[in-house]
Order: sequence, then structure tokens, then C-alpha cells
Amino acid sequence: MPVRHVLAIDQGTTSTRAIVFDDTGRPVASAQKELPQIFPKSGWVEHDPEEIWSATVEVCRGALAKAKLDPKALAGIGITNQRETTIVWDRATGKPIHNAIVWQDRRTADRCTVLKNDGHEKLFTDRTGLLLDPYFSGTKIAWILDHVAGARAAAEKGALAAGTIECFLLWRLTGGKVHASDATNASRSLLLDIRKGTWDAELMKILGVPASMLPKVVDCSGELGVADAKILGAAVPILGMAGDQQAATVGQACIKPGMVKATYGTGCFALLNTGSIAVHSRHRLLTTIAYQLDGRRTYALEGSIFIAGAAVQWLRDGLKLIEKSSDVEKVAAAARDGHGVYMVPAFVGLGAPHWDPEARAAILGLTRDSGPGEIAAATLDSVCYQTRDLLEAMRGDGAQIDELRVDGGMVVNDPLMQRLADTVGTPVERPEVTETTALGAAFLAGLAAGLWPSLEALSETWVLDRAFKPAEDSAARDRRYAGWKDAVRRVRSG
Ligand SMILES: Nc1ncnc2c1ncn2[C@@H]1O[C@H](COP(=O)(O)OP(=O)(O)O)[C@@H](O)[C@H]1O
Ligand SMILES: O=P(O)(O)OC[C@H](O)CO
Repeated sequence: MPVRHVLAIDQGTTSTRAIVFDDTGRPVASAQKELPQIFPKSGWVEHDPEEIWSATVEVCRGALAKAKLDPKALAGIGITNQRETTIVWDRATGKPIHNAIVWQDRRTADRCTVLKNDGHEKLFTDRTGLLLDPYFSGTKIAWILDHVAGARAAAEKGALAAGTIECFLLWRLTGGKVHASDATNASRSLLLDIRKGTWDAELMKILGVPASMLPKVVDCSGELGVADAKILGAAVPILGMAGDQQAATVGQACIKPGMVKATYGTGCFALLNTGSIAVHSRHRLLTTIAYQLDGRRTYALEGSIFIAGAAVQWLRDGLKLIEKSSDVEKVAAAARDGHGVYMVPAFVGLGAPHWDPEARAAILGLTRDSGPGEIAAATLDSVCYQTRDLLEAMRGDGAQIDELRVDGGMVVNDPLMQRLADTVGTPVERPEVTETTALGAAFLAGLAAGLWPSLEALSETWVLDRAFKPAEDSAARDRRYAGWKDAVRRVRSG
């Protein structure tokens, strides 16, 4: 039998990637393009949808060329994406009517406060598993309708379509034939009843989002559409779709209840598989759809940290302390032991478990002998402490966590992974393939193409690269963590 291949598109916050995987789940070739960030105002973050589209086409063609693969030979395409980032476009022309509003954007914080003050939070949390925070896509759609001239009237007439990035890419790839969002992406909108898997009319009314704009909600694996032959040189079926954190959960083979993964990219997102039960968190974690296959939903508890690798980017671009992200390793290695410096990276507020959009970042505990080493080390430590916040919340909700599977751009940093294990007091496991987000999308497409018979068969392809065992004594670990909690208290807005 000839080897079969799947093309995974991973449209992330800072870059767009395409990776060709073979039928053993190994990456064969890839192409990547950086995505420019647009910061129109303090707390606002946008992307240009046309840039996202042209980069997607470019990297798909690039990866296929590097793999020397005829697109006709592809078994299918899997799409995964930065979640919540919202686009509204004209159905007739396919043109967006505003830049994409990115998940990190805080412009709808006031709207969320009003909704909370009006007593709506419980209803939203019960139905959607989310909290009233500007992070999610629903208030972003409403903002575009309220701020682009003529948009609301056009939406009421059914002339506009709304969607997150996977939905926009599916629309463009299929030449405007399919307007659909998979259940995982739809579950991040504040508009989906996650137990029924359908849009909720009452929530749409409260947010002011007309039903006519919303995509059809579909499974994560199946015949989702066919890419127009003009785009890649052959009509290729699109067979998989999931938000990037959910795709990483699949790519990490966290398919049994109790398994947890954390992905360290721009932000950090930890997902705990809770099986067929949508667990309601008592510790301000989100309840979300991990994947939907054959109409059956598997749920997860999620802890979302807005700034992880982005803090390293700030050391590079804001402070100019380092030239490239990986330089942080040697700068941090120079930090004094027990330096007592904490950095709380609340650049866009704080996510789980605090949900404080007004908090702002701070570096605390500086003394005359603090320098770049201490600041770099405190920045990396913040990623570890934030992870501990999430694992404690998950344990508080009844989870027994024996190990943490990690992936994403930051996990190449060995000392950071050791520090993470020391800080959370749980073994940290890094797989051989750390492109687990794209791998998850490839798996979902490969399931529909018949490359793999089941999720269980996929989990056998997961191979450990290295396990980091906690080595610090627990009293020292807890002392450091108490200092972090104090630092967080000091940056909170209320
Ligand atoms: N050696 C390193 N140590 C710490 N952080 C790193 C290192 N190398 C890259 N990073 C960070 O990892 C992030 C990139 O991860 P990636 O998974 O590509 O992000 P995303 O998918 O969110 O765009 C960047 O924020 C970068 O600063
Ligand atoms: O682009 P990433 O990898 O930082 O992921 C973004 C998340 O999906 C936002 O919820």
C-alpha cells in the first residue's frame, strides 16, 4: 500500500503553518508564515483576514511542494485554529467588513460588565460553560454589528456571515459553498448550549446576534467540504476541524477521562478530559467541548492563561532584553538563586482562575542587585506558577492528575520544563512530536479518511521524548508559590 498523507493547517495567533503528516503521524514537510499583529488601541488586538487567507494558501502550497506531493494524492485536509478570534464577512462578496478581532482583545470588557451587572452570568455559564469575559467570540460579533456602519441592518437581512478562523477558512477553501463551525470552536462563542450542541436563541437575543449570521455546527471529523481545485491544484476533501487547544488534546492522545495536556504558545491552555460529562467547575475553569465525533460530545475542563510565550516576546520586543526567544534560556540561567522577583504577566488582564480583564502586568520584588537574569527567570517562572494555579483549580474540582503532557513552542526549553515540574509537583511529559496541535487536526482528518480506525488506535502513536520529574522539596515549592499568590493579589483590579 502506498503511504497516505494528510495536510494539516494550523492557523495560530502569531503564525500560520501547514504540515504534511504521513499515515504513522510523522511530520513529512512544513511551511510557516508569521502573522502581523495589529494593536489599534490599548487592549485591542486585530488580524487582517486577507493576510490570514493568503498566508494559508501560501503555506499549504509550500508544504506540499517541500513534500513533493501531488495534491491529488492527499487523503484530506485538517484545519485547526486560534480560537474565539472573530470575523464577519459579506456573504455575496466574501469580503470581511472589519479586521478579525483577536481572542486577546479586551474591547468588549464594558459590555461584559453590563451583562454581569444585569444578572446574566449564571445563565451564560450554565448553558455555555463559559464566563462573561471579552475573550469569547459572541460579544466580538455584537461589537462589529454595533460599530460598522450598516452592519446590523445587513445582518438582519441575512447578508452577513460570522465565524471564527476555521469557519472563515472553510468558507474560503470551498469557494463560499460551506458556512460551518465545528463544535469545539462553536463552544467558545457564549452562544452554544454545550449539552445540546446547538445555538441558543435566548443567548443570541441577549447578545444581539441574529441567527442568520451563525454557521452550521458540525462534527470535528467527517466530510466537511471540498477545497476548490483552483487553490491547491486538486479538489481535496476537508475532513477534520477543531480549535487549536482541542486539536492538541487529540494530538496528545488525552482521550481518556482524567488525562490532561497543557500547550505553551502565545498563551497556555490546559485541558482535562472529563469524558461524556460536562463538569461544572467550582474554581472558575471553563467547561468546553473537547471533540465531537458522530454527534457524540466529549467534554473538558479548561484553564486558559492569556500570556505565556507572549511574555518572552515582550522581553524580546518590548524590553529588548534578548534578540530571539530562545536567548531567554541563557539570560535566565544567570539569575541569583532565591532572588524573590515575581513577574505577573497580566498584559491583557488575567484569565483562569481570576478572570480579571482590568488587571495589568507588574514586576515585583526588585532589589538593587536585580538585573536581566532575575527578570528573565521571573518571566519564565510566571508560566510555571500560572500552570500550578490551573492544576490546583482542576484538583479542587475533583481531578486526580498524575502527569501533565506538554507541547507548544516553549517546551523545547529543558530548564523551563524542569522548573515547571518542580513548581507543579507533578511529572511533566514531553512527546516526540511537539506539533501536537497540527497532529490533532491531521488525526481528525485521518479518522474520516480511514487512515486510523479509532481514537484509541491514534493514541498508540504517542511517543514520549522526555519526562521531567519534580526534584524540589515541597516546602521550598510552596514557599515560592505563596510569593506568587501574593504578587497576583497585588495586581488584581478589585
Ligand atoms: N527556548 C524558548 N524558551 C521560552 N519560550 C520560547 C522558546 N522558544 C520559543 N518560545 C516562545 O514560544 C512561543 C511560540 O510558540 P508557538 O507554539 O509557535 O506559538 P503560537 O502557536 O501561539 O503562535 C513564542 O511566544 C516564543 O516566545
Ligand atoms: O494561537 P495559540 O496557540 O496561542 O492559541 C490561541 C487559543 O486558541 C486562544 O483561545
